[in-house]
Order: sequence, then structure tokens, then C-alpha cells
Amino acid sequence: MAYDAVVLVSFGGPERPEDVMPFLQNVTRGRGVPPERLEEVAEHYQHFGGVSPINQQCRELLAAIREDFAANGIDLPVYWGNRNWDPMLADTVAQMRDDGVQHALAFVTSAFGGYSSCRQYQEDIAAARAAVGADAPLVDKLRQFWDHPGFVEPHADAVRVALAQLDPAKRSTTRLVFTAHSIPDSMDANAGPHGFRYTAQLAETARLVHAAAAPDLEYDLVWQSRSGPPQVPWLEPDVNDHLAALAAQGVTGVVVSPIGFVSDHLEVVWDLDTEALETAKQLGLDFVRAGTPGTDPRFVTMVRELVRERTDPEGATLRRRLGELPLWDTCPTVCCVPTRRPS
Ligand SMILES: CC1=C(CCC(=O)O)c2cc3nc(cc4[nH]c(cc5[nH]c(cc1n2)c(C)c5CCC(=O)O)c(CCC(=O)O)c4C)C(CCC(=O)O)=C3C
Ligand SMILES: [Fe+2]
Repeated sequence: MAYDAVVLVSFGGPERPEDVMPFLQNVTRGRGVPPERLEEVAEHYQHFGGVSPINQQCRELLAAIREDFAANGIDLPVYWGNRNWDPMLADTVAQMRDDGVQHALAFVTSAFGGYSSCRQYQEDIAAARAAVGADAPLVDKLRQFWDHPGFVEPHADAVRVALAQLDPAKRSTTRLVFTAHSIPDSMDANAGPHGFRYTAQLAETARLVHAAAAPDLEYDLVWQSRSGPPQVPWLEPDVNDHLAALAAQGVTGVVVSPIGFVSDHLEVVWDLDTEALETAKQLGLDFVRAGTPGTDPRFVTMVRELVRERTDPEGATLRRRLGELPLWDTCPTVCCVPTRRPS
């Protein structure tokens, strides 16, 4: 198949105080998130002057991908569009149409399967194409990359760097704590063709990062940034509750590694660097948060490799990966279909 463009697709975030509420309304429309929760999250954004770091991180990734493509003979224009805030994906797809793009590949800034991380982005692409009309380019999403070395190795290095900041004399009571965005239990139950793919993939990423970074330490996978109505069950334990449990067991320090994410966006700098850090302080735990891939050259190379998997005649044999879970290029239609949402 001949592709003539690549598009970076991300979550989006506000960059001015007055955009925070409209952004949050875009995120939560029809999702049954209580107004109190929205007010609370709005404050997290206002704490940073109404500016989410995520758009700037996307600009930097976009620039790095363009540079990498140019240096490696990939002659494809690279666009960028978001699910929830400017540049909105529908505007980007309209621009692509105006530029004569016919068939693009989409790199989505989430490594995992599941509704929020995978299927919803495919729905966003379909909605953007529908808004543009019959002459909209085709857009195929690149595969999930939870076990690609270009994702795992930057996380593992970041864990090593973080560990080096803790007291080596206390290493035997130091714990690795991997985190990812909590989702409703029901969303995990229908993640992937056979269900539970979100938690299974995260467990695999955690295992791979642990093995590469600090196999002598114990580790856990826990959840952060829970949303939704309180009566709906979401993945647990929450990272803050887990830190309390670890302190009670005699753990003296933690490295918290947000393997669920590709950059230090607001859910990292608020929910971990602000809230979880405060929890750790109150518990007397040493706390270092490990970094995310961001624009690590290995992560940028991964984007190029994922594109080559789809554009080279031998592409299917190029797939670099460290894990063993099933992997596919095109999601089956039965994947990650949302159940009726609580309102
Ligand atoms: C799995 C997952 C990822 C990882 C995959 C991916 O990266 O896509 C992710 C990423 C992100 N989530 C983000 C922000 C928000 N997520 C919310 C709400 C929700 N997230 C959910 C899941 C996920 N979210 C879910 C099930 C909800 C409930 C509403 C619904 O069913 O959709 C809300 C509403 C307020 C609240 O938190 O209640 C906000 C503001 C930002 C941007 C941060 C920034 O601005 O820098 C990013 C990268
Ligand atoms: Fe979220």
C-alpha cells in the first residue's frame, strides 16, 4: 500500500486559562464524569497557569520525527492533530486533504490497547474524516507499541537514573512502582479481542522495564488519575493508597515510573510530581519520579520503524519487540467496544 503522509495523533490540552473548561468539556462530553471532579481537575490545570504541557511536548516530538525522517530517507510530510484541543484532528485532516494527501499512517501517543488508548483514537480519526467529507484521506493507525524496545528502553533508563538519586544503603527497602492511568474495570474487561488487554500489556511493559532496569528490586503495577462517578469500579490500587501500604510494610523509598505514558504531561506533573510526592512526604518515604520517553532518540526511531513496518515490502519482518503477547496491525472490529456508559 502506498502511503503519502504520517499524522501524529494525541490527546491535546489547553494552553490558556480560559481554554481549561472548554477543553475539559470536550474530554468528558457524554462520559458521566461528575461536575465536582471537573472543578477539581480544572484547578490542577490552573495551578500551571492554565497551560497543559502536552501540546508543547507534541510540537517537540513532531519536530524530532520530521528531523529523523529527513535524516533517514523517509520522504513523507508529518502532520499533527488532537482529540480534545487545538490543533483539532478534523482541521488537520482538512489540511491534509487540501495538500492532496490520500492515504496516511497515524502514530497515536498511547502504547496500549483499550478504548481510551486505542479504539477512541480510531473513532476520532473516523469522525475527523467524516467531518471533512468524501475526499478525506484514508488514515490507518500504526500498531500498539507497549513492548517495543524504543518505548521500553527509555523507560528503563529513566528508572536507572531515578534509582541513582536514592540512598544505595537503603536499596533493599526500595521499591519500583509502575503507574498507568486507571480505567473502569468494565473498560479493561473488553480491552482487545479477548478482553483485559490493557492490564495484560501494562503488566508486560512493567515486567520488561523491571528486568532491564533493576531486576534485584521488587516492583508493583498500580493506577493513577482515577476519574468517573465514585460508584463505578475502576482499576485499583491507587498509587497514593499503595504508597501508604508500602510504608506500612517497611519500604523506605520508591521510584515511581509512569509506564502508561509517553511524556510528562499534566497527569504526570500533577498526579505524581505534586500529589503522590506529597503523599510520600507525609509517609516519610523517599520518592523519585522516573522520566518518560518524550523525544528520546530511541523513541523517535521507533516511530520511523513502525512506519517502515507498513511501507517496506519486508515490513512485516521488521517488527522489533521484546514481549510475547499477541500483536496485530489492524484491530479486529470487536476490539474494545465500550459497554453502556454510566451517566
Ligand atoms: C487510558 C487513558 C489515558 C492513556 C492513553 C492516552 O494517552 O490517551 C489517558 C491519558 C490522558 N488523560 C488526560 C486528561 C484527562 N483524562 C480525563 C478522563 C479520563 N481519562 C481516561 C483514560 C485515559 N486517559 C478515562 C477513562 C477518563 C474518564 C472519561 C472518559 O471515559 O474518557 C480527564 C477528565 C477529567 C478527569 O480526570 O476526570 C482529563 C482532563 C491527558 C492530558 C493531560 C494533559 O493535559 O497534559 C492524557 C494524556
Ligand atoms: Fe485521561
